[in-house]
Amino acid sequence: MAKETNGFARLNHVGEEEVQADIWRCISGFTEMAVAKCAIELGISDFLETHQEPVPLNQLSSALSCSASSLHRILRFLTNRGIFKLVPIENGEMGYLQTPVARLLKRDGENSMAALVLLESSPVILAPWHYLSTRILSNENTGPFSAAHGKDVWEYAKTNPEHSKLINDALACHARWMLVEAFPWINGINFDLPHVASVAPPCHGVVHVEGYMFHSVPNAQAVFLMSVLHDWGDEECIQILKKCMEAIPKDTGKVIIVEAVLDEKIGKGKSLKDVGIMLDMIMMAHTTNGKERTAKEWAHILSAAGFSRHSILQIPAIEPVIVAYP
Ligand SMILES: C[S@@+](CC[C@H](N)C(=O)[O-])C[C@H]1O[C@@H](n2cnc3c(N)ncnc32)[C@H](O)[C@@H]1O
Ligand SMILES: COc1ccc(-c2cc(=O)c3c(O)c(O)c(O)cc3o2)cc1
Repeated sequence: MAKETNGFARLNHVGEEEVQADIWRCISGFTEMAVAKCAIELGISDFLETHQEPVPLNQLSSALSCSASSLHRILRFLTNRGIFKLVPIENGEMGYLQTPVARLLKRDGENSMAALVLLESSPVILAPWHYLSTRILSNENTGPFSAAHGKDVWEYAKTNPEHSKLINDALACHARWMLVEAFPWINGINFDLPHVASVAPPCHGVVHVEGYMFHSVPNAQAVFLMSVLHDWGDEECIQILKKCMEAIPKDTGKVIIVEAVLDEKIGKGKSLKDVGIMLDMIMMAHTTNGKERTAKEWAHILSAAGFSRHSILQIPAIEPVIVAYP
Protein backbone atom coordinates (compact mmCIF):
# COMPACT_ATOMS: atom_id res chain seq x y z
CA MET A 1 0.00 0.00 0.00
CA ALA A 2 2.80 2.34 1.06
CA LYS A 3 4.72 1.37 -2.09
CA GLU A 4 1.66 2.10 -4.20
CA THR A 5 1.14 5.43 -2.48
CA ASN A 6 4.79 6.25 -3.05
CA GLY A 7 4.58 5.16 -6.66
CA PHE A 8 1.49 7.31 -7.12
CA ALA A 9 3.12 10.26 -5.41
CA ARG A 10 6.18 9.92 -7.65
CA LEU A 11 4.02 9.72 -10.77
CA ASN A 12 2.15 12.80 -9.72
CA HIS A 13 5.40 14.58 -9.06
CA VAL A 14 6.75 13.70 -12.53
CA GLY A 15 3.44 14.76 -14.10
CA GLU A 16 3.55 18.08 -12.25
CA GLU A 17 7.13 18.72 -13.39
CA GLU A 18 6.05 18.22 -16.99
CA VAL A 19 3.09 20.56 -16.49
CA GLN A 20 5.39 23.24 -15.07
CA ALA A 21 7.92 22.80 -17.89
CA ASP A 22 5.13 22.94 -20.51
CA ILE A 23 3.59 26.11 -19.11
CA TRP A 24 7.01 27.76 -18.97
CA ARG A 25 7.59 26.82 -22.62
CA CYS A 26 4.31 28.67 -23.35
CA ILE A 27 5.27 31.66 -21.22
CA SER A 28 8.71 32.05 -22.76
CA GLY A 29 8.07 30.69 -26.27
CA PHE A 30 9.37 33.87 -27.85
CA THR A 31 12.74 33.56 -26.08
CA GLU A 32 14.08 30.82 -28.34
CA MET A 33 13.46 32.85 -31.49
CA ALA A 34 14.93 36.01 -29.96
CA VAL A 35 18.07 34.23 -28.76
CA ALA A 36 18.50 32.51 -32.15
CA LYS A 37 18.25 35.97 -33.78
CA CYS A 38 20.89 37.26 -31.35
CA ALA A 39 23.20 34.32 -32.20
CA ILE A 40 22.80 35.11 -35.92
CA GLU A 41 23.55 38.80 -35.39
CA LEU A 42 26.65 37.99 -33.34
CA GLY A 43 27.83 35.53 -36.01
CA ILE A 44 28.47 32.71 -33.49
CA SER A 45 27.90 29.89 -35.98
CA ASP A 46 29.90 31.64 -38.72
CA PHE A 47 32.91 31.88 -36.38
CA LEU A 48 32.64 28.32 -35.03
CA GLU A 49 32.33 27.00 -38.58
CA THR A 50 35.76 28.35 -39.44
CA HIS A 51 37.26 26.38 -36.49
CA GLN A 52 37.44 22.61 -36.53
CA GLU A 53 38.37 22.55 -32.81
CA PRO A 54 36.11 23.49 -29.84
CA VAL A 55 36.45 27.22 -29.07
CA PRO A 56 36.73 28.43 -25.42
CA LEU A 57 34.48 31.28 -24.28
CA ASN A 58 37.25 33.90 -24.02
CA GLN A 59 38.49 33.28 -27.55
CA LEU A 60 34.92 33.41 -28.88
CA SER A 61 33.98 36.58 -27.00
CA SER A 62 37.09 38.46 -28.13
CA ALA A 63 36.66 37.29 -31.74
CA LEU A 64 33.03 38.48 -31.69
CA SER A 65 33.91 41.63 -29.69
CA CYS A 66 31.31 40.98 -27.02
CA SER A 67 31.04 40.60 -23.27
CA ALA A 68 32.18 37.12 -22.18
CA SER A 69 29.64 36.89 -19.36
CA SER A 70 26.66 37.84 -21.57
CA LEU A 71 27.88 35.55 -24.35
CA HIS A 72 28.18 32.75 -21.78
CA ARG A 73 24.49 33.20 -20.87
CA ILE A 74 23.35 33.21 -24.50
CA LEU A 75 25.41 30.07 -25.20
CA ARG A 76 24.20 28.36 -22.01
CA PHE A 77 20.61 28.82 -23.22
CA LEU A 78 21.38 27.53 -26.71
CA THR A 79 23.58 24.65 -25.46
CA ASN A 80 20.85 23.63 -23.03
CA ARG A 81 18.57 23.29 -26.07
CA GLY A 82 21.15 21.25 -27.97
CA ILE A 83 21.82 24.01 -30.51
CA PHE A 84 25.53 24.27 -29.57
CA LYS A 85 27.74 21.74 -27.77
CA LEU A 86 30.11 22.37 -24.87
CA VAL A 87 32.95 19.82 -24.69
CA PRO A 88 36.11 19.48 -22.56
CA ILE A 89 39.38 20.70 -24.06
CA GLU A 90 42.86 20.73 -22.52
CA ASN A 91 43.70 22.19 -19.06
CA GLY A 92 40.22 21.42 -17.79
CA GLU A 93 38.80 24.14 -20.02
CA MET A 94 35.59 23.77 -22.03
CA GLY A 95 34.99 24.79 -25.66
CA TYR A 96 31.97 25.38 -27.88
CA LEU A 97 31.23 23.36 -31.01
CA GLN A 98 28.71 23.57 -33.83
CA THR A 99 25.81 21.16 -34.19
CA PRO A 100 23.77 20.52 -37.36
CA VAL A 101 21.08 22.96 -36.12
CA ALA A 102 23.68 25.65 -35.29
CA ARG A 103 24.98 25.39 -38.87
CA LEU A 104 21.52 26.46 -40.10
CA LEU A 105 21.99 29.69 -38.11
CA LYS A 106 25.01 30.81 -40.14
CA ARG A 107 24.41 34.22 -41.69
CA ASP A 108 25.36 32.90 -45.12
CA GLY A 109 25.88 29.53 -46.60
CA GLU A 110 24.09 27.03 -48.72
CA ASN A 111 21.67 25.70 -46.13
CA SER A 112 21.34 28.75 -43.89
CA MET A 113 17.88 29.34 -42.43
CA ALA A 114 18.97 32.61 -40.80
CA ALA A 115 16.91 34.76 -43.17
CA LEU A 116 13.73 32.98 -42.04
CA VAL A 117 14.60 33.59 -38.38
CA LEU A 118 15.28 37.27 -39.17
CA LEU A 119 11.93 37.59 -40.99
CA GLU A 120 9.89 35.88 -38.27
CA SER A 121 11.58 37.90 -35.51
CA SER A 122 11.26 41.24 -37.31
CA PRO A 123 9.02 43.84 -35.60
CA VAL A 124 6.77 44.04 -38.70
CA ILE A 125 6.07 40.30 -38.58
CA LEU A 126 5.82 40.10 -34.79
CA ALA A 127 3.20 42.87 -34.48
CA PRO A 128 0.33 40.89 -36.13
CA TRP A 129 0.62 38.09 -33.52
CA HIS A 130 -0.91 40.54 -31.02
CA TYR A 131 -4.05 40.59 -33.18
CA LEU A 132 -4.40 36.83 -33.72
CA SER A 133 -7.68 36.59 -31.83
CA THR A 134 -9.23 39.28 -34.07
CA ARG A 135 -9.10 36.87 -37.00
CA ILE A 136 -11.08 34.33 -35.01
CA LEU A 137 -13.48 36.74 -33.29
CA SER A 138 -14.17 39.17 -36.09
CA ASN A 139 -16.71 38.65 -38.86
CA GLU A 140 -14.88 41.25 -40.88
CA ASN A 141 -12.36 40.23 -43.48
CA THR A 142 -9.40 41.80 -41.66
CA GLY A 143 -6.44 39.61 -40.90
CA PRO A 144 -4.04 40.25 -38.00
CA PHE A 145 -1.45 41.71 -40.40
CA SER A 146 -3.94 44.32 -41.67
CA ALA A 147 -5.08 44.98 -38.10
CA ALA A 148 -1.46 45.75 -37.14
CA HIS A 149 -0.34 47.62 -40.27
CA GLY A 150 -3.50 48.91 -41.98
CA LYS A 151 -2.88 46.88 -45.18
CA ASP A 152 -2.21 43.26 -46.09
CA VAL A 153 1.29 41.78 -46.25
CA TRP A 154 1.67 42.15 -50.05
CA GLU A 155 0.44 45.78 -50.09
CA TYR A 156 2.79 46.50 -47.18
CA ALA A 157 5.75 44.93 -49.02
CA LYS A 158 4.95 47.03 -52.12
CA THR A 159 5.73 50.26 -50.30
CA ASN A 160 8.42 48.92 -47.93
CA PRO A 161 11.33 47.61 -50.01
CA GLU A 162 13.30 46.63 -46.90
CA HIS A 163 10.51 44.39 -45.68
CA SER A 164 10.01 43.04 -49.21
CA LYS A 165 13.71 42.06 -49.25
CA LEU A 166 13.36 40.34 -45.84
CA ILE A 167 10.46 38.26 -47.24
CA ASN A 168 12.25 37.44 -50.50
CA ASP A 169 15.49 36.42 -48.73
CA ALA A 170 13.58 34.32 -46.19
CA LEU A 171 11.53 32.50 -48.79
CA ALA A 172 14.62 32.01 -50.95
CA CYS A 173 16.33 30.11 -48.14
CA HIS A 174 13.38 27.74 -48.00
CA ALA A 175 13.24 27.32 -51.80
CA ARG A 176 16.92 27.23 -52.68
CA TRP A 177 17.00 24.57 -55.31
CA MET A 178 16.40 25.96 -58.76
CA LEU A 179 14.54 23.68 -61.15
CA VAL A 180 16.34 25.31 -64.10
CA GLU A 181 19.71 24.31 -62.62
CA ALA A 182 18.64 20.70 -62.10
CA PHE A 183 16.91 20.54 -65.52
CA PRO A 184 18.85 22.97 -67.77
CA TRP A 185 16.68 22.21 -70.81
CA ILE A 186 13.73 23.93 -69.10
CA ASN A 187 13.01 27.59 -69.86
CA GLY A 188 11.71 29.11 -66.64
CA ILE A 189 9.44 32.07 -66.01
CA ASN A 190 9.58 33.68 -62.58
CA PHE A 191 6.16 35.30 -62.30
CA ASP A 192 5.53 37.70 -59.42
CA LEU A 193 4.14 41.11 -58.47
CA PRO A 194 5.90 44.05 -60.20
CA HIS A 195 7.79 45.20 -57.07
CA VAL A 196 9.20 41.66 -56.64
CA ALA A 197 9.90 40.61 -60.26
CA SER A 198 11.47 43.99 -61.10
CA VAL A 199 14.20 43.57 -58.46
CA ALA A 200 14.82 39.82 -58.93
CA PRO A 201 18.50 39.13 -59.72
CA PRO A 202 19.29 37.80 -63.23
CA CYS A 203 19.19 34.02 -63.38
CA HIS A 204 20.37 31.90 -66.31
CA GLY A 205 17.42 30.18 -68.01
CA VAL A 206 14.79 32.30 -66.25
CA VAL A 207 12.89 35.37 -67.39
CA HIS A 208 11.25 37.51 -64.75
CA VAL A 209 7.69 38.46 -65.62
CA GLU A 210 5.65 41.02 -63.68
CA GLY A 211 1.93 40.53 -63.23
CA TYR A 212 -1.08 39.73 -61.07
CA MET A 213 -2.04 36.07 -60.83
CA PHE A 214 -5.70 36.96 -60.24
CA HIS A 215 -5.70 38.56 -63.75
CA SER A 216 -3.62 36.05 -65.69
CA VAL A 217 -0.69 33.67 -65.48
CA PRO A 218 1.91 33.38 -68.31
CA ASN A 219 1.37 30.46 -70.69
CA ALA A 220 3.61 27.45 -69.97
CA GLN A 221 3.75 23.65 -70.18
CA ALA A 222 3.57 23.52 -66.39
CA VAL A 223 2.92 25.97 -63.57
CA PHE A 224 4.95 25.51 -60.38
CA LEU A 225 3.47 27.07 -57.25
CA MET A 226 5.50 26.86 -54.06
CA SER A 227 4.34 28.53 -50.83
CA VAL A 228 1.77 30.57 -52.75
CA LEU A 229 -1.69 29.03 -52.26
CA HIS A 230 -1.35 28.85 -48.46
CA ASP A 231 -1.33 32.67 -48.46
CA TRP A 232 -4.95 32.66 -49.68
CA GLY A 233 -8.44 31.49 -48.74
CA ASP A 234 -10.32 28.81 -50.69
CA GLU A 235 -12.19 31.17 -53.04
CA GLU A 236 -8.99 33.07 -53.89
CA CYS A 237 -7.10 29.77 -54.47
CA ILE A 238 -9.84 28.58 -56.81
CA GLN A 239 -9.48 31.83 -58.83
CA ILE A 240 -5.66 31.47 -58.97
CA LEU A 241 -5.90 27.79 -59.95
CA LYS A 242 -8.40 28.63 -62.72
CA LYS A 243 -5.87 31.15 -64.11
CA CYS A 244 -3.16 28.45 -63.94
CA MET A 245 -5.46 26.05 -65.79
CA GLU A 246 -5.97 28.67 -68.56
CA ALA A 247 -2.16 29.00 -68.86
CA ILE A 248 -1.37 25.32 -69.57
CA PRO A 249 -2.20 22.92 -72.46
CA LYS A 250 -5.41 20.94 -71.78
CA ASP A 251 -3.93 17.60 -72.82
CA THR A 252 -0.34 17.68 -71.48
CA GLY A 253 -0.24 20.53 -68.96
CA LYS A 254 0.04 20.23 -65.21
CA VAL A 255 0.10 22.41 -62.12
CA ILE A 256 2.74 21.40 -59.58
CA ILE A 257 2.12 22.61 -56.04
CA VAL A 258 4.65 22.39 -53.19
CA GLU A 259 2.82 22.99 -49.93
CA ALA A 260 2.10 21.29 -46.61
CA VAL A 261 -0.58 18.61 -46.51
CA LEU A 262 -1.85 18.48 -42.94
CA ASP A 263 -2.73 15.24 -41.22
CA GLU A 264 -6.36 14.89 -40.13
CA LYS A 265 -5.17 13.28 -36.87
CA ILE A 266 -3.69 15.25 -33.98
CA GLY A 267 0.00 14.31 -33.59
CA LYS A 268 2.51 14.53 -30.77
CA GLY A 269 3.96 17.92 -31.70
CA LYS A 270 7.56 16.92 -32.27
CA SER A 271 7.58 15.67 -35.86
CA LEU A 272 7.98 17.33 -39.26
CA LYS A 273 4.17 17.12 -39.46
CA ASP A 274 3.99 19.59 -36.60
CA VAL A 275 5.90 22.10 -38.76
CA GLY A 276 2.87 22.19 -41.09
CA ILE A 277 0.62 23.02 -38.14
CA MET A 278 3.05 25.76 -36.99
CA LEU A 279 3.10 27.14 -40.52
CA ASP A 280 -0.70 27.21 -40.38
CA MET A 281 -0.48 29.53 -37.36
CA ILE A 282 2.04 31.70 -39.26
CA MET A 283 -0.43 31.92 -42.14
CA MET A 284 -3.19 32.81 -39.70
CA ALA A 285 -1.11 35.70 -38.34
CA HIS A 286 0.41 36.96 -41.60
CA THR A 287 -2.40 36.67 -44.09
CA THR A 288 -6.07 37.58 -44.24
CA ASN A 289 -7.51 34.23 -45.35
CA GLY A 290 -4.45 32.00 -45.83
CA LYS A 291 -4.14 28.52 -44.30
CA GLU A 292 -2.42 25.15 -44.58
CA ARG A 293 -4.67 22.41 -45.94
CA THR A 294 -5.47 18.74 -45.41
CA ALA A 295 -5.61 16.33 -48.37
CA LYS A 296 -9.42 16.68 -48.31
CA GLU A 297 -9.18 20.49 -48.47
CA TRP A 298 -6.70 20.29 -51.38
CA ALA A 299 -9.08 17.93 -53.20
CA HIS A 300 -11.91 20.42 -52.70
CA ILE A 301 -10.15 23.49 -54.14
CA LEU A 302 -8.53 21.54 -57.00
CA SER A 303 -11.78 20.02 -58.15
CA ALA A 304 -13.66 23.33 -57.69
CA ALA A 305 -11.06 24.94 -60.00
CA GLY A 306 -11.83 22.29 -62.62
CA PHE A 307 -8.88 19.89 -62.32
CA SER A 308 -9.90 16.34 -63.27
CA ARG A 309 -7.40 14.56 -61.00
CA HIS A 310 -4.38 15.08 -58.81
CA SER A 311 -1.79 13.06 -56.93
CA ILE A 312 0.14 13.80 -53.75
CA LEU A 313 3.77 12.64 -53.76
CA GLN A 314 5.33 12.29 -50.33
CA ILE A 315 8.99 13.33 -50.39
CA PRO A 316 11.39 13.53 -47.42
CA ALA A 317 10.57 17.20 -46.78
CA ILE A 318 8.07 19.31 -44.91
CA GLU A 319 5.98 19.84 -48.01
CA PRO A 320 4.95 17.06 -50.39
CA VAL A 321 4.44 17.67 -54.12
CA ILE A 322 0.87 17.87 -55.42
CA VAL A 323 0.49 17.41 -59.18
CA ALA A 324 -2.85 18.48 -60.66
CA TYR A 325 -4.03 17.73 -64.20
CA PRO A 326 -6.70 19.57 -66.27
C1 LIG B 1 5.22 33.18 -49.83
S1 LIG B 1 5.89 33.88 -51.27
C2 LIG B 1 6.51 32.48 -52.18
C3 LIG B 1 7.44 32.89 -53.26
C4 LIG B 1 8.17 31.74 -53.99
N1 LIG B 1 7.26 30.82 -54.60
C5 LIG B 1 9.13 31.03 -53.05
O1 LIG B 1 8.84 29.91 -52.63
O2 LIG B 1 10.16 31.61 -52.71
C6 LIG B 1 4.42 34.32 -52.16
C7 LIG B 1 4.71 35.16 -53.36
O3 LIG B 1 3.45 35.46 -53.99
C8 LIG B 1 3.59 36.75 -54.58
N2 LIG B 1 2.27 37.31 -54.86
C9 LIG B 1 1.39 37.82 -53.96
N3 LIG B 1 0.30 38.26 -54.61
C10 LIG B 1 0.49 38.04 -55.94
C11 LIG B 1 -0.29 38.30 -57.11
N4 LIG B 1 -1.49 38.87 -57.02
N5 LIG B 1 0.24 37.94 -58.31
C12 LIG B 1 1.47 37.37 -58.42
N6 LIG B 1 2.24 37.08 -57.33
C13 LIG B 1 1.76 37.42 -56.11
C14 LIG B 1 4.36 37.51 -53.53
O4 LIG B 1 4.95 38.69 -54.03
C15 LIG B 1 5.38 36.48 -53.06
O5 LIG B 1 6.59 36.57 -53.75
C1 LIG C 1 11.68 24.64 -43.37
O1 LIG C 1 10.38 24.60 -43.72
C2 LIG C 1 9.70 25.74 -44.03
C3 LIG C 1 10.14 26.95 -43.62
C4 LIG C 1 9.45 28.08 -43.96
C5 LIG C 1 8.32 28.00 -44.72
C6 LIG C 1 7.59 29.19 -45.04
C7 LIG C 1 6.85 29.26 -46.19
C8 LIG C 1 6.12 30.42 -46.43
O2 LIG C 1 5.45 30.55 -47.48
C9 LIG C 1 6.15 31.48 -45.49
C10 LIG C 1 5.43 32.68 -45.67
O3 LIG C 1 4.63 32.86 -46.74
C11 LIG C 1 5.51 33.65 -44.72
O4 LIG C 1 4.81 34.80 -44.87
C12 LIG C 1 6.32 33.48 -43.61
O5 LIG C 1 6.39 34.47 -42.70
C13 LIG C 1 7.04 32.30 -43.42
C14 LIG C 1 6.94 31.31 -44.37
O6 LIG C 1 7.64 30.20 -44.15
C15 LIG C 1 7.87 26.76 -45.11
C16 LIG C 1 8.55 25.63 -44.75
